Amino acid sequence: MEQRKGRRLVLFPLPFQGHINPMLQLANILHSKGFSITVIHTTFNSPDSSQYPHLTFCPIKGDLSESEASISDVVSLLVLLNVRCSDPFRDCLSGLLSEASEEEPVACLISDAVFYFTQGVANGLGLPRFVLRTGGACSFVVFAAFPFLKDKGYLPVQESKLEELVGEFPPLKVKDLPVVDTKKPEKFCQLVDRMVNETKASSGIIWNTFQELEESALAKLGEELTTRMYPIGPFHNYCPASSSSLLEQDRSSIAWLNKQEPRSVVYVSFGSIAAISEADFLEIAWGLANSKHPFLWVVRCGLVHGNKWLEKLPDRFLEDLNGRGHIVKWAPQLEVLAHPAIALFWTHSGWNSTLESICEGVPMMCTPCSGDQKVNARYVSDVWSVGVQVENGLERETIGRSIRRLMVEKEGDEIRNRILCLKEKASLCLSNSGSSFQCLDQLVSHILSVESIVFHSH
Ligand SMILES: O=c1ccn([C@@H]2O[C@H](COP(=O)(O)OP(=O)(O)O[C@H]3O[C@H](CO)[C@@H](O)[C@H](O)[C@H]3O)[C@@H](O)[C@H]2O)c(=O)[nH]1
Repeated sequence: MEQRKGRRLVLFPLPFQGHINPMLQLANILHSKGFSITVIHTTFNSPDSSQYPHLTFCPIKGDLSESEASISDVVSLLVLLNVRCSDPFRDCLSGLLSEASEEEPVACLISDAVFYFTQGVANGLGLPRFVLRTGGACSFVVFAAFPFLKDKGYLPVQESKLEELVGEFPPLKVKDLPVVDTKKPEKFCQLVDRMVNETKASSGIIWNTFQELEESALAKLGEELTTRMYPIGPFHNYCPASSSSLLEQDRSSIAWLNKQEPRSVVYVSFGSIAAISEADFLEIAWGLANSKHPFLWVVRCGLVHGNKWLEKLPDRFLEDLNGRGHIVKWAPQLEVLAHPAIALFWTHSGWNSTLESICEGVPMMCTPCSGDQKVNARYVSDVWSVGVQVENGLERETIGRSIRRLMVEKEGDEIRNRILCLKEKASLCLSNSGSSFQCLDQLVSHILSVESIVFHSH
C-alpha cells in the first residue's frame, strides 16, 4: 500500500455485473495507490458494500422503479438509466464536493463510458471526468466508426451481406459489427454516438486491457482521439478475488471440479445478461452431453427466454450423465477458470470473460450474442487465434465438432500454446517495468495534476 495521497476519487459504475466488477477492481487498484474512494451507485443492482470496508458507498435515490428495472430491451434500459440518474447523481456529487474536506479534496470523477450524461454533470461542477471503458479497445474502434460505417452502407446491417468483409476493419465481417438486437436501432446508434463523443470529451480513458493485447486498436484510437489513454489492465490480476458478485456464487462448482481429471472439463457460461432461445438451450445441452467430456454449465435464472431455470431440460438429463455434467446458477468464475481441471471455456465473449480466460490460459469456444461480444469473438478466433467460433447457429453437431477441434485435434494444442503466451504477457505487463504498471503510474500523475485546477476553482 502506497502513502495516502490526500485526494478522494468519486467512482460511478454502470449497474450491471460486467461493468460493476471492473469498476470495483479499479477502485481497489486506485485505493492501493493511496487515493480515498467514494463509489456512487444506483439502488438498482447495488453492489455489496460490506465486501469493501475500505471504500465509501453513496447510493443515489430514485434511479429506476421496479417495473422500469425489468425492461428487457437493453438499449431502452441504458437510455432510461442515463435520464433517471441525471438529477440524483448531480445532487449526490455536488453534495460530496461541498462536504469534502480541505485536507482531502475530490480530484476527479471516474464513470462508466455508457453513463454518457456524467460528462455534462462533471463539466457543470468544474470537476474533471475520467472514463472507464469496460469493453476492449478493438470494439471501441468500431463503435467510434459508426458514422463512417453508416455512410459506407455497412450499417444498418443487411441480412444479405452478413458474410462480407468490412474492408476497413479486417478481419471483421458485417456479421461481426457490434450491433444489439433491439426494437429501437436508431436509439442504439444515438447511444453509441453519445458514449463515444462524451468519452472523447473526457480528461482520460482508462482501459481494462493491456498494450500487448490490443496494440493496433489502441494505436488507431491514439491517432483518432486527443484524449489520453491508460490501458492498465487486466484489472482482476492486481487483486486476488472478485467479491462484487450480484448473485451468490455456487461453491459446489469447485467441489465438483476437484473430482475431475486435470484439463478435462468444458466450462460453459454466457455472462450476466445474454439470453438464449429454448431451441438453442436444448442444442447446447445435447451438444455437451454427446461430446462425452465433463462439463460445468452456468445456467442463470432467466438465461432461457420465457423459462425460470431448467424446466426445459429433458427428464433425467443430468442423472443419465452419471456425474459427468454439473449445472449451477452462478459460479465463482475466476476460481473456476484457474482450476487445473478446466480445459476449455465456452463463452459469449463478454470482455471480462475474454480477459479472464486469457489470464488463465484457457482456450475459448465463442458464441457471441450481442454488441461488442461479436468483435471480441472475431479477435479471439482470427486475430489472437486463441479459440474458435461456433458460427451459423447453434446445432449439436457443430457444437460437438468445435469441442473436438479444441479438446482432441492438433489445432487445439496450437491454440493452447498461443493462449499460454498471451497469459505470460498478461502477467508481465503488471510487473515493475511492464506496460500496464507504467500506465498506471502515468494515470496517477495525471489525476494528481488535474486535481489542482479544481482545487483552486472551489
Ligand atoms: O457464473 C458466473 C458468470 C460470470 N461471472 C462474472 O461475471 C462477469 C461477466 O462479465 P462479461 O464476461 O464481460 O459478460 P457480461 O456480463 O455479458 O458483460 C457486459 O459487459 C461487458 C463489459 O463491458 C461487455 O463486454 C458485455 O458484452 C456485456 O454484456 C465476469 O467478470 C465473470 O467472471 C461470475 O462471477 N460467475
